[in-house]
Amino acid sequence: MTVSYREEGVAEAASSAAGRLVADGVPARLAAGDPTLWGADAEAVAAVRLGWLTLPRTSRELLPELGKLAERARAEGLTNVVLAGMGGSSLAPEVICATADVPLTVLDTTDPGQVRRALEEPLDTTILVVASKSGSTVETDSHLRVYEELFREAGIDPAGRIVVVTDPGSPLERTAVDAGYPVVLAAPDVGGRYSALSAFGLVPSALAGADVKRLLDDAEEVLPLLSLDTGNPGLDLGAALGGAALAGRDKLILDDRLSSISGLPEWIEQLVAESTGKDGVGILPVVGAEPNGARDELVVGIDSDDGDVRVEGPLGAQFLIWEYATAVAGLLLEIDPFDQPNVAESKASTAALLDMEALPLGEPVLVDGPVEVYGSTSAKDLPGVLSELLHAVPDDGYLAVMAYLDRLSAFDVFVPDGADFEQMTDAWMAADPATLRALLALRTDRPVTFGWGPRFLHSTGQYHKGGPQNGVFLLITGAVADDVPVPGRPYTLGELQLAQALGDLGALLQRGRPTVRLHLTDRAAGVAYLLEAAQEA
Ligand SMILES: O=P(O)(O)OC[C@H]1O[C@H](O)[C@H](O)[C@@H](O)[C@@H]1O
Repeated sequence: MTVSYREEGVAEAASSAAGRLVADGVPARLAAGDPTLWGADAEAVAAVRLGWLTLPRTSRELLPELGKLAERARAEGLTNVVLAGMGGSSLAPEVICATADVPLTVLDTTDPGQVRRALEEPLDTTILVVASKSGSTVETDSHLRVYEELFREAGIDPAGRIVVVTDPGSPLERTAVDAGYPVVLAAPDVGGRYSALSAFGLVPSALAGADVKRLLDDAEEVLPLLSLDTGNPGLDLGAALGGAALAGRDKLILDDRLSSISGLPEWIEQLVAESTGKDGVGILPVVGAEPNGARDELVVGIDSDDGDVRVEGPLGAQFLIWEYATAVAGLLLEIDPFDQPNVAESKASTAALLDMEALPLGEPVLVDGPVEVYGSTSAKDLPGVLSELLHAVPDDGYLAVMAYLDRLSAFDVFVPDGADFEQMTDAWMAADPATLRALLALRTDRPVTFGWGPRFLHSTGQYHKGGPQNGVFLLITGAVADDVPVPGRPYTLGELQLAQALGDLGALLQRGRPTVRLHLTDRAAGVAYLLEAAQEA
């Protein structure tokens, strides 16, 4: 595992930051699990959040149990592994399984269309992992309810098909024990986004067929380095992230194009954004962006020759090093890297909205083709709305696109027979809402981020509300053709998704940030129209 600096300014900022950390005895204190490092206000939380530092060793206890679970699933032909979990409870297994090239369906959405895709997979081979540290996350609770009913309706005993991962004493543990579901208890002294090497990362990955022991071996190899003052890759990366951010380079571009690890930037995005984005400061990861030489950008190359900083190593070690670096960057930024004070705001307003008789949708200020525009704008058409938003981004700010849509819908697009891979990719990109990020990025020199709702609420959502108040926000929602009821709840997934969008919108508007919501009255046509408008903006 190596971390190296490839740019002079970053090397200087990092070595001055590392010098301060070493003078304070940080590596030794962190290795010893000292909870006083982040100050008095953070001490109580840190005291119960440093377990990730020893997971490469302590998680080994889980291996026999995981082996049995995986063996049983294989023996029963349960090869369709579905994981219901948000944020820290699904982002790591997604990377682990994609990198190991084993199939895992991740449900971290309330989009009815996307959930239906999972529900249409053959039920007779399905095993569902329900993962939630708190045991009270509304999306995960909804997925559990939907699957329980589906299994029962098919005459399948859910107890043979559902595995629960949660903290000891959570409401989900109680539900699971009552229902007879196998429960794997997670280490309670590890926060959600630091839980990659805990039961949250390992259970679904082992069931899907990934080599989780190897992951722990790779992480354990770097463990002894983490107490060192020099040659400590966690300290070197943390000093670079924090030192650069203090010097104004607080937008983090992650270049993983040459890495054999698949999708690590999305996991890093949650870890860094949710850990550092608070008290008006923070580091904003910009996933999928090309470096453009902006003065506030720091480029980290993962297994790549490019970038201001280069981080090389296997996945297990990457998880541990990035967690350590984030905790250290938090120290330098003088924030508590283990809490997420603003995530609860959107949750509370969503809950309040769901209690209302009808969702307060308001009236569109403009309708352009299949796209309704809500919010304040003086533009006359959709390209005008987008261009107004781009112009509203401050010199040190960013534009965040948040799409409460089906992440897989682009694959529904018609691809003519005989199309080659390039033609297929072009067709998918032209139907993918995520293409909007790259199109808008061409029209501004400021960073443009893209998040799928509600997934991003458990990640960059904290940064949007708690970080520097220089964001401009574009929310996208869409009409629901075939909704999914949530058994035992008065709402459908579609209603929940819309309430989540409106709840977060309210939290952003309260801060006076420029925010517009686009509603696609026809999703496929709306996406195509929007992408065209972005090219004219
Ligand atoms: O694992 P859970 O308790 O269901 O939490 C899932 C996610 O929810 C919250 O939004 C937290 O901010 C995330 O850090 C966490 O990963």
